[in-house]
Amino acid sequence: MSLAHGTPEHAGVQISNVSKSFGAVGSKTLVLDDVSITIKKGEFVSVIGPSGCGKSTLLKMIAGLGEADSGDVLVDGTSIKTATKNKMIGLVPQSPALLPWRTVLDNVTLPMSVNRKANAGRTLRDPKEILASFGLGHALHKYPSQLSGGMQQRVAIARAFVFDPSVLLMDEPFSALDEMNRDQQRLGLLDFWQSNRKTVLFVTHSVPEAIMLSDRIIVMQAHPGRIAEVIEVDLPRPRDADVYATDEFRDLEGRVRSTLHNVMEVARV
Ligand SMILES: Nc1ncnc2c1ncn2[C@@H]1O[C@H](COP(=O)(O)OP(=O)(O)OP(=O)(O)O)[C@@H](O)[C@H]1O
Repeated sequence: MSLAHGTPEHAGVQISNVSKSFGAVGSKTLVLDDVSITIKKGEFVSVIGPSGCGKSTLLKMIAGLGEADSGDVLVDGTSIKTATKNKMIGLVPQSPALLPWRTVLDNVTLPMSVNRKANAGRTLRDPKEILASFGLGHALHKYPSQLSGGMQQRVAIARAFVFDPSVLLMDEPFSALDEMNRDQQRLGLLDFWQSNRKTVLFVTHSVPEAIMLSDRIIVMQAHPGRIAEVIEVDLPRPRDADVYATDEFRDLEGRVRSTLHNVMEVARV
């Protein structure tokens, strides 16, 4: 029996045969070539691949910030247009983009107050509660300049959660942080995600980060951007820092790195 869109059967993100080119007619560059992937509801999927393989382009398309030339993207069975209108998609960019003259709490409540009419009747999360679960309960009335880079990025993640989106898109949210801080932030995100199982698509350049966080890792290749391999991360959950030292983690790391190596080799030929 075929079920209508919007049923649990279609929950998550469905990317079907998406292609995208940039450039003027006659000198177009194919950036995404027939990309298809389904991310199940509550699944954490990372995308990794060489620079320019189209990771951000794919993410932006799901966020409604760019249109595919062909193919379909659906969120919980609805079009991206409807999904963005209904705030079903949360986006965490590379830089936190906080307003410096607003406190932490005001930065997080801003999206709720900007369009009260459109938000009427929508389930919103308690910003103070979310900030507290990201370890920022003591910083509600501080200004962004009084916070470390890692704390600022946590505010940006908390902000994405206030609308309780069904899908969270993260574009290298920890890339500007040093490795120790980065690890701390990723473990914090993992903790939060483990008790709030959202559908997540997470772009990263870090192999350990992708393994630690994900249920599956999509390895992409460039020119044009395609899915080279999808690697299942069958490490048990909940996960913590001890996972890094396990043989299973190291085996997966070897597998992802060798796939990336092959992808780079193909690009050089
Ligand atoms: N708006 C645009 N106009 C023209 N070309 C674009 C545009 N956006 C992206 N591109 C090109 O598309 C290709 C893929 O870019 P994209 O940012 O998606 O790659 P990426 O995999 O996220 O790269 P990185 O890892 O370096 O962030 C690149 O060659 C880029 O120059």
